[in-house]
Amino acid sequence: MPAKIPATVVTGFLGAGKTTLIRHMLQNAEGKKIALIINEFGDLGVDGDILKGCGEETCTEDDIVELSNGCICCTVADDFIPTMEQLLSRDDKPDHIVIETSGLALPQPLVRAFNWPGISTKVTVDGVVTVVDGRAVHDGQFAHNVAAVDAQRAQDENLDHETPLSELFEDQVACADMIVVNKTDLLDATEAEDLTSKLQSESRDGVQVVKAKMGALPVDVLLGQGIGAEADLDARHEIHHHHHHDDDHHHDDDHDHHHHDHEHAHGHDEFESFTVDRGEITDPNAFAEQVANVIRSHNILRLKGFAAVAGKPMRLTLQAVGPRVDTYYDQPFGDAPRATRLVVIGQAGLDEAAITAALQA
Ligand SMILES: Nc1nc2c(ncn2[C@@H]2O[C@H](COP(=O)(O)OP(=O)(O)OP(=O)(O)O)[C@@H](O)[C@H]2O)c(=O)[nH]1
Repeated sequence: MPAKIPATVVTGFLGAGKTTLIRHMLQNAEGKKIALIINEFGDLGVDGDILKGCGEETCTEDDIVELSNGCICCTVADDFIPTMEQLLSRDDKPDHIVIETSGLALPQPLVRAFNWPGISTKVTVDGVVTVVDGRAVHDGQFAHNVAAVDAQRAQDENLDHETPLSELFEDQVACADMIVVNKTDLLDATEAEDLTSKLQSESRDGVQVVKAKMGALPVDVLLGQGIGAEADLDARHEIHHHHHHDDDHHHDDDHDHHHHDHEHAHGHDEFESFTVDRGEITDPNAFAEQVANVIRSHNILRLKGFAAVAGKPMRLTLQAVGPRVDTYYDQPFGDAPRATRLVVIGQAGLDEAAITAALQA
C-alpha cells in the first residue's frame, strides 16, 4: 500500500501571517513538490495571486487550488472533499499538501473530514499549524485589525456573529500541533518569551510553540510532524461552535566534532541548527530514550540523523519531533564510515555544548 500523503493545515486569524509563512515555505521547499489548497473568503484571489506570483518550481499554478465558496469548515462536503479527491487522483501526486484556511475557519471540522472514506486511506493530517500575530495577541487583541476580522465575519452568513473573537482564537489554539508566534520583530525579547510560555502552558502536551519573523520557519520544522491529527480529534476540543445550528447538516458526528550552521541564509534568525557526531551506540532503545531526554530538557524542536549500532550492518535512522523519537534500520552502511550523526534544530539560543555532551554521553 502506498504511503499516505501528509497534509498540513495552516490556520490563524486574518493578517496573522499565514500567506507569508506559506510563501517562505515554498521558497525553501528544496525540491519537495507541494500542492496548496487555499480557502479565501472575502478579498477574492489575493493570496492565491501572491502565491502563484512566487514562481517556485516546487509549486506551479496547477498545484494551487482555491476554494472560495465560503468558509472551508462549512463547505467540507461540497467543496473540500471533491477538491481533495481530484488532487489525489492525479498522476503527478504531490509530496505534501498544505491547506491554508480562511482566518475564521475552525480547524476541527476540516481535520475531521480526513476521516472520510476515500480520503482517509490516501492522506493524513501531518499537523495543524496555528499562526498568531504575536504583537496583537500579546496586547489582547488577537488580530492586528479587529475591525477587518469582524467585517470578514459579517460577510459569511453561516458564521455565528456573536461569539467573541477570543473564543474562536481558543479553538484555533486548541487544535494546534504547532503554534507559530509570528511578528516577533514587533515584540521585545521579554514580551515574546512571556507570550510563548503562556501559550505553551495553555496547550496540550507535546504542542510546539515557536517564535518567528515573517513566517520564516525551517521547512523541516514546519512539515513532517507526523501527527495524524484526524485520529486524535478528541484531544482537540472544539470549545465553541461558530455556526448557526438551524441547518446543521454539516455537523455530522459531533464532534566532538561538530559544525555550526546558523540558518541566516534563509532569514531564520529565530532558529539554529548544528550537527553532533559520535561513535557507535550499543543499545538503540536506550539511546532513543537518551535522545528523548535531551530533547525534553533543551526544548529541541527537531532532531534527525542516523546511528551506527554495535554489531549491526544496517544504519539506524532517528527522527524526532519534540520528544517523540522514531527509529528504524534503513540501509546498510556499505563503504560509508560507521558513524553516528545527528542534526539538532531548535529556536535560537540552544545550549550547543551541553546538548552535544549529553548526546555523546
Ligand atoms: N512586522 C511583521 N509583519 C509581518 C510579519 N509576517 C507577516 N507580516 C505582514 O502582515 C500582513 C499580513 O500577512 P499575511 O501573510 O497576508 O497574513 P494572512 O494570515 O495570510 O492574512 P489573510 O490571508 O488576510 O487571512 C502582511 O502585510 C505581511 O507582510 C512579521 O513577522 N512581522
